[in-house]
Amino acid sequence: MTHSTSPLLSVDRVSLSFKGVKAVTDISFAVQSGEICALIGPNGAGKSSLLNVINGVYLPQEGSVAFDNRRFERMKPWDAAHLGISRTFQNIALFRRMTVLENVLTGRTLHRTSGWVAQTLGLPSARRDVAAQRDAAETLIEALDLQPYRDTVVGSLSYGVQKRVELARALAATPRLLLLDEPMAGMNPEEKAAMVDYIIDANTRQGVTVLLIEHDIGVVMSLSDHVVVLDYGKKIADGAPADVRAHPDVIAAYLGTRH
Ligand SMILES: Nc1ncnc2c1ncn2[C@@H]1O[C@H](COP(=O)(O)OP(=O)(O)OP(=O)(O)O)[C@@H](O)[C@H]1O
Repeated sequence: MTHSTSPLLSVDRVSLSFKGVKAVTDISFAVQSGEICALIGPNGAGKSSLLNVINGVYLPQEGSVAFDNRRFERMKPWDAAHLGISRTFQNIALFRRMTVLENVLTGRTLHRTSGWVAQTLGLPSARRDVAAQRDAAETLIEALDLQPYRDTVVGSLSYGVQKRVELARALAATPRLLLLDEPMAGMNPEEKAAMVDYIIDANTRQGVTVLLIEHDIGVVMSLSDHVVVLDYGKKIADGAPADVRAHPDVIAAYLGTRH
């Protein structure tokens, strides 16, 4: 894909610790607009912590995050959502008692143009708004092959389908940057292959820039334009997938021991 000259996301010298335990130390990297970037590393390397810094859940003790040329020393989740940063979670965070359609509709919250009073009164503008949000949700349900489960309560669905619903909800926000925390975890090979296709489709057709955490190196190599490797909270490699895979520190720290 074509890249603009300045990165969409820039993480600059970020350090985060929890009561003296260093989760990430002096991490810098950039994600270009339009790319799929993978963040990899052994368990406890600091990957999820870094995603939580990027979307404002954790405030780093040092460093900053810049998004679309705006620098944030104190990014808040609200800022991140309004800037167009959307995410999924390692442990699925859906409304288990709501249907697939209802869950995907929650991703449209920031796009609603009418309040509950207008909707309760059934004003024409509110009816148009509700119809527009529903159309957007239905389009995603179709794109992610979720029609068979549209009216099914999420808690009764298989793990793999729930992961897909979570992706649909994140995409419903029409993000510019999508943060995916282990989107393929716990999936069988067919489900993984389908998820890879859905992510590529979101990237190429919707133009969504993707930063994902993934442990399956085969998936990382086939999906990513760019790979950043963490180990014990430090960055040990950053570059094209083939270069990173051949890096001796990466082989020693991660690939060599786990795959
Ligand atoms: N909320 C927290 N409170 C205390 N320590 C934490 C917290 N979150 C993460 N840590 C610690 O920070 C370090 C990095 O954890 P993190 O979950 O970011 O790693 P990870 O690379 O995402 O691991 P995994 O692949 O197992 O999910 C670990 O030592 C972890 O125990």
